[in-house]
Amino acid sequence: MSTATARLEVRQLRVSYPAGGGPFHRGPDIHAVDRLSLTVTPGRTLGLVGESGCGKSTLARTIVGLRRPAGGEIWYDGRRVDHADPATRRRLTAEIQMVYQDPYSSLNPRKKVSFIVTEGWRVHRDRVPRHEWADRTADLLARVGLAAELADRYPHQLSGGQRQRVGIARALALSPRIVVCDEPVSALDVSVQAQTLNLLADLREDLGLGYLFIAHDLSVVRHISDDLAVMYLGRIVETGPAAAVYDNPAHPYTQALISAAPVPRPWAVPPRERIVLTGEVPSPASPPSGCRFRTRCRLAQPRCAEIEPELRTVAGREVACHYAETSLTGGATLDPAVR
Ligand SMILES: Nc1ncnc2c1ncn2[C@@H]1O[C@H](COP(=O)(O)OP(=O)(O)OP(=O)(O)O)[C@@H](O)[C@H]1O
Repeated sequence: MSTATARLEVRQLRVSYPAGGGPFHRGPDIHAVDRLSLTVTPGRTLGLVGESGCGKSTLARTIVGLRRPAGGEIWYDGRRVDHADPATRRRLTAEIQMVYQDPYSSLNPRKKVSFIVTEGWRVHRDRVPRHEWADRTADLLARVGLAAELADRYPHQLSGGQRQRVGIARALALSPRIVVCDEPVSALDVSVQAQTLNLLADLREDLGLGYLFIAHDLSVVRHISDDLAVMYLGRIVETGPAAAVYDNPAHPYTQALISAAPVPRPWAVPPRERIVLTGEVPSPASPPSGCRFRTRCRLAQPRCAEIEPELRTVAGREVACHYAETSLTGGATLDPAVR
């Protein structure tokens, strides 16, 4: 398989949950992910950010095959994954692994580390011969910076950082090309977050992995990402090279997220205007008409309620906003009354 083709492509993906409601009334389905497209390439990191509830975890779980999409396509290495027969799907998704947010709940508390790390080999029986498991487990643990003796421990005997390293070792066991990291450091102590991020960055370099790196904290993704995608209510509103999106955001939502992100060395950068987002994130069961962000947008115009903006190229990135050019200049060309 060539690195050039072993990429993950998500096209117009839609993932729904059945609506709530009473016995006589069923509401509309919740489209937690709605017509979303992205590409993850081996050796590169795509950072995905958005507020809680925007559909990040739903997207992650669908990509690794834990949920079935309601629409759209998932391709890996030039093969359609979501419509493949079960055996092919299993083989393809073995190369797309996930590191979970919570290293406490994602590891089976009743199993030793040696069992957890070898889970994938039990499912994909042809991958690693049984007599190699002990040595290969020690290799995997060494790769993530853990001593071989930890193979005999249970998760509760490990620190949070060690548990997340076990989760990473488990994800690496099947030699994936793509790893979906769903908020991999947000449940860890601040003191071990940087070590875990450095480990993930080293593994990407050494193994040529492609990451979809999900986080709500922009300052975390900025430094690990080559490209950034910003998600709002199930859709991507801005995506492009990390430097362009982070240093000069074009979508009013990206601007608000970045203005609210903590700055590691505030004295070293020019102060940014803080944009306070007002109002709640609308429910994906009944998203606003037109632009989904318009109910919280400082630049919203009547047109925004009528026509949903599609992603289009503006200043070297893709942005879904009718007024992206205006937004890039700080909104200075709009009537202040509507800002
Ligand atoms: N099992 C479910 N049944 C119904 N609705 C769900 C279910 N899981 C998630 N949702 C809804 O789908 C939307 C997206 O949820 P999701 O957990 O994917 O978002 P998220 O961005 O990962 O949030 P967080 O960062 O809090 O995990 C939310 O509106 C959520 O309420």
